[in-house]
Amino acid sequence: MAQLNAAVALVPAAGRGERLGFGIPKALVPVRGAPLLLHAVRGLLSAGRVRHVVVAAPAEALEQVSSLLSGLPVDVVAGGSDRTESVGLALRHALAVVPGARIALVHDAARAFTPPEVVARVVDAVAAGARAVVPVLPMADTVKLVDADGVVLGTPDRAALRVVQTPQGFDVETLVTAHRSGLSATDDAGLVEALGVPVNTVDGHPNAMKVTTPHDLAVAEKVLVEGL
Ligand SMILES: Nc1ccn([C@@H]2O[C@H](COP(=O)(O)OP(=O)(O)OP(=O)(O)O)[C@@H](O)[C@H]2O)c(=O)n1
Ligand SMILES: C[C@](O)(CO)[C@H](O)COP(=O)(O)O
Repeated sequence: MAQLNAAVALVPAAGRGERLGFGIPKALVPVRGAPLLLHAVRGLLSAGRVRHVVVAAPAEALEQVSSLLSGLPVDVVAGGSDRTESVGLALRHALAVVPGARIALVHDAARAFTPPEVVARVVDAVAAGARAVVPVLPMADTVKLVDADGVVLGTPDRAALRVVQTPQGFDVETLVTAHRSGLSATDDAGLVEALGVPVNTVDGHPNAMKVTTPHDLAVAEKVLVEGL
């Protein structure tokens, strides 16, 4: 693996999975015999661009997650109260264990079936000089802006909208600065945007969908793991 393109990957996996409703952390929900987190980590490593992974796991499942990932180049730390905090904790650990890393990926455990080519596109774009890169897809639906009562305020131009996926890629300094801001955001690129740093896009993939609801899990069971 070319050192220049070797990234460290941070995997926030400490969410509760309330919307999935399994009663266990979503990262541990099995799809065809393997937990989502294992699918996600295997996918990252199979791209040939990631040298080390740091997983932020639910505090009460640290041992279970460590045992699940044993034998892989993975460290497991306790996650935080929201996604931003979980990524920050994983990032702090990564800086200590992989001090020379130049490229960091942040990848949801819930996007467990992201094709390796998406991982490669993101890492390669950062290696080529971008400070922040997100994989995106065009919007298939018309989107409405609504007020608190659900009344439509407007219709943004769909041509300028994108659905954003993970892994998101950063040069390490940019990600560290973004997380030091103390802000919270639904994705890491949002923190970088707040710094005024440009965020580039590459093509995402439908299989990089986030497993959020029981419907998503059914899609993953039926469609996404075929061929794995
Ligand atoms: N405190 C948190 C919350 C979320 N995540 C992670 O962030 C990713 C995206 O979050 P989401 O898919 O919304 O997961 P949950 O927070 O588990 O979902 P829900 O809101 O349904 O509980 C997931 O991999 C999740 O494990 C995390 O590491 N730490
Ligand atoms: C990071 C993310 O997956 C990009 O689409 C998304 O923002 C996570 O959002 P969530 O509400 O925490 O699932």
